[in-house]
Order: sequence, then structure tokens, then C-alpha cells
Amino acid sequence: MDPILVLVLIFLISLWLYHRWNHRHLFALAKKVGSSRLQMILGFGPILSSKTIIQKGLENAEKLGQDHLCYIGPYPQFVTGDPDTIKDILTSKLCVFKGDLTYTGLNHALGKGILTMQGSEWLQHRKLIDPAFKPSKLVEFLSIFNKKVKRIFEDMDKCHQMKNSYDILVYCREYTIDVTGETVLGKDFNETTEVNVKHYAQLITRNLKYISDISFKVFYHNNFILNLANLTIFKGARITSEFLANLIDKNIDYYSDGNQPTSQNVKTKDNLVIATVLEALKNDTIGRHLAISSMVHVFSAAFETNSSTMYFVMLMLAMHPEYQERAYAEVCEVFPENDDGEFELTYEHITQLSYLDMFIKETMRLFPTIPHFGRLVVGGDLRLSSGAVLPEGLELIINVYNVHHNKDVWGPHANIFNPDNFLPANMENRHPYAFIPFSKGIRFCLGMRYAEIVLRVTMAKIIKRYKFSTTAKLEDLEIHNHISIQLKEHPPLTIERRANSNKI
Ligand code: HEM
Repeated sequence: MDPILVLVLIFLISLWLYHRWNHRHLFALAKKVGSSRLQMILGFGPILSSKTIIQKGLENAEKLGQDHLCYIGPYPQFVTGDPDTIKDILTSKLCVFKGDLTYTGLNHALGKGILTMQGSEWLQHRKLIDPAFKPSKLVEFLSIFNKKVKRIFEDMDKCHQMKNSYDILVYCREYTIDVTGETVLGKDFNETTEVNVKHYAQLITRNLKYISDISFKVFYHNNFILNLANLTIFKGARITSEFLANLIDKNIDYYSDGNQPTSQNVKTKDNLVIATVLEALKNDTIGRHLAISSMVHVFSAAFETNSSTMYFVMLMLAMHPEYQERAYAEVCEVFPENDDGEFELTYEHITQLSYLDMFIKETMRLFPTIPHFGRLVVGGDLRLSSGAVLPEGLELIINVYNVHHNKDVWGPHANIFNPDNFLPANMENRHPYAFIPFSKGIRFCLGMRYAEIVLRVTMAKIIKRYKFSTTAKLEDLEIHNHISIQLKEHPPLTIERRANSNKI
């Protein structure tokens, strides 16, 4: 045999043995859960994009099972859409770290903050910001949510037959930026020239694409390529977070000088989310840089999630006229006046709107705003209740989209929109980790209660004022994952003012 060929063969066999040894824990795991044999041998898998990652996740679960190992480029990932496994992971102290793959984009665009912090530093920081979302603060926010809906009414009153409903998503974004500005910073963006909400909403879209490209197109994980992209195609994409950081910086100075919020809707700065970092800065518990970036993170986590969910709720109302009328009838029962949706919701009202609650939850089941999030095993191997062992250092993807569409959990009609899935009788025997739009366990969404309230206040008012219809069907919607769930194309939407809702 040709000696060169022999050398090449020896080199390849050594390389393979090295790979096999280096990944021995993964090969052991692959015996317990599904995996692609070819990917395991090559140590490499397809490079995904925001357009393909959701579909690929469904296909992999179908082929390999809800718990499986796969490679994204050269990065091995354990992916799960199984509620037992998700519970094991999200309740384990070994899984509070976030992995590189899913957070490179966020880290790059937003810097260090609560969304991306790791381990004990994260825990300390979380304890610092948690008080901003305690029930007494949320009561204050409730009155802001009630007042702010006027903005989206003004925009939606101008709409009627839309061939493409993208503008509605934009109005939802503008509205949630407005609400977040007031609850986090005490700023009424409508009364200041500092922030052009419309321009800012456009920047966000660009930023989301940038973040998801960096995360999923793994060649951007190479510093050289990323730096090149920053100088060219991503040039300017950081404007959003830099702009936000400047705004927060100015507000820290403003409040540190003893000033109070300019917004009429906020009684005192102590009720604002920013109050938590102002206090910590006063006590020297954190530095200014972290105070700013942390508020950038809270701000960023708050608005796109809420606005996408509102938009999807409107689409679901339009596609399901029968359920829409049930939701409308319930709101009319609680608010029987001819009030055009301009009523004031209290906590008690929210508890009476049980069908609306089920409708919103079902929307979040089929369209979870954050379809995947990641974790990293740190501090030891994690033994799952299935017996499989996730080795330290392995990146994990919690596939929210898959568990929400898992037929073993939600039944054979898992892909059909049906708010009755959330009837108490139907939820009684459902796995507690079957529905996780806000994540769950140790590191669940900090703004969950805030989001639940703002969604219910806004949607109750919108349902009272408008009737939605569309020719589009659920199966027409093609979704992408730009960190938050997005539609490839926005379906037509008709918006009519309700007959008893005729004030202009
Ligand atoms: C429909 C609305 C929302 C959804 C679906 C949602 C979903 C989520 C999810 C899935 C996570 C976990 C992400 C991960 O582990 O990587 C998360 C984390 C977080 N969310 Fe939300 N969220 C929503 C609204 C909000 C709001 C309104 C705020 C703030 C006002 C907020 C603040 C946060 C923060 C700060 C974290 C990081 C928590 C931590 O790591 O300790 N979210 N959210």
C-alpha cells in the first residue's frame, strides 16, 4: 500500500479515536436517548438558521424522540420537548447557567445583564431586581396599563381591511415600548422628544434578526467572522441597545439627583423598576455599568414578548370567530356598559375573565413567544429521572415549541387551537411542565405576573372594542425563530369597531 495513504489512514483513525475519547460521555448518553449516528461519528451537524430551527426541531423529535442529541455545526446539544426531562433540568441547581450557542447573540447585542448572567452572580442580581415585580408594585402598574391602552386604540381605529397585518404587530410593539418606558423608567414617551417610539420599534426588528443570526448561524461564533460582520452587515445593529443604555444612564442621573417621575401616571420613583438599581447604586452593591445593562435587559425582555403575544391573540380571535364571540360575551358580562373598551380593570376583574385567560394561554401554547431557550450543565453531571446522564459542560435546549405541540402531552389534536385545553378539568392531570411559555423552575421569567396582567388588561379592552376576521387559516402561518417567534408573512386582517362601540 502507498505509504502516504497509510499515513493518512493512521491520521484519520487517530483523529476518530481522539474524537471518540473526548466525547465518550456523549456516546454514553447517545445509548440512552435518540441521536443521529452520522452526526455522532462526524461530530458535526447542519447549520441552522432562524428560518429552519423550529421545523428542524419538530422533525428531529419525530425521528429521534422528544429527548435527543444533535449537533448544530460542531456544537453538540441535548434537546428536550419532554415535560419530565424539562422539569429535571429547570429545577436543578446544575442548570442555572446559560449555554454559548443560544446566548452568544444576546450577549453580543445587550452585554452582561440578568438574561445572560451566570451562577451565583446571577442569583445575587436576581434577588436585587425581584422586588420590582412584587404584587404591591404590580397594582401600581395596573393603573398605567389601563391608561396606556388609548395609544393602541388610536392606531387601531384607523385600520379596517388590511391585506397584510404587519402594521398591527408594529402598533403592538409601539404600545409595549410605551408601557415599558413608563413602568421601568417613569417616562411618558408620548410627552418627550427624547424617544421616537416609531423609530425605536423599527430598530428592534433589526436587532432581533441580528441576535438570532449570531446565535443560530454558528459561523458567527468565530470572532474573526463576527468582527467582520459587525463592520459590514451588522453595522448599526447595536444602535438599539446603545440608545437604550444612554436613556437609562440619563435617568439614573435624573433620579439620583432626587427628582421624581415626570409622568402623571406614576406617583413616585420608588414604584418604578429602575428603583431597584438606584437603591443598589446608592449602597454601592453594584456598579453603574451593570445597573445600566441590567435595565437594558429588563427593557428588552419586556416589550417584544408582550407585543408578539398580543398580535398572535388578535390573529387567533380572527381565525376562530366562535371562540372570539365567547371571549367578547364574557368581557361584556363583566363590563356591561356601552364603554367602548374604556373601562378600568382591577385585579378582581381579571380573576373574573376566565375564558380570556384560557384564550391567551392557548395562544401562548401554539405560539410560545420564546420557542427555545438554553441551559448549560455546570457543577457536576445531571442524572435525569429517565436514567440518562447529562455530562457537565453539555449545552441543553429546552424546546418549548415541541413540548407545547407534543401529542403525548396535549393529545392527538395538539396542533389545533382550542382554549378548552385550559379548562381546569383538562389541566388537572396535565404535567406541570407541559406549558412553559415563561420557563419555570429556578430561573423562570422575572416579568411573568407583569406580562400576564398587561396581556389581560389590553386584550379585554381590545376585545370589547373590536371584532377581528381573516381569510387566513392556522396552517397558513409559517413561523421563524428570531429569538422571539415571528411570522414569515403577516396574514390579512379585518378590524371592525363593535356596533355598540361607535364613539370616535
Ligand atoms: C409574554 C410575555 C413574556 C414571555 C413569553 C416571557 C418569557 C420568558 C422566558 C421563556 C424566559 C426564560 C429565558 C431563558 O431562560 O433564557 C424569560 C426570562 C426573563 N424575562 Fe420574560 N417573558 C415575558 C415578559 C416579560 C416581561 C414583561 C418582563 C419584564 C418586565 C420580563 C423579564 C424577564 C427577565 C428579566 C428574564 C430573565 C430572568 C432570569 O434569567 O433570571 N419578561 N422570559
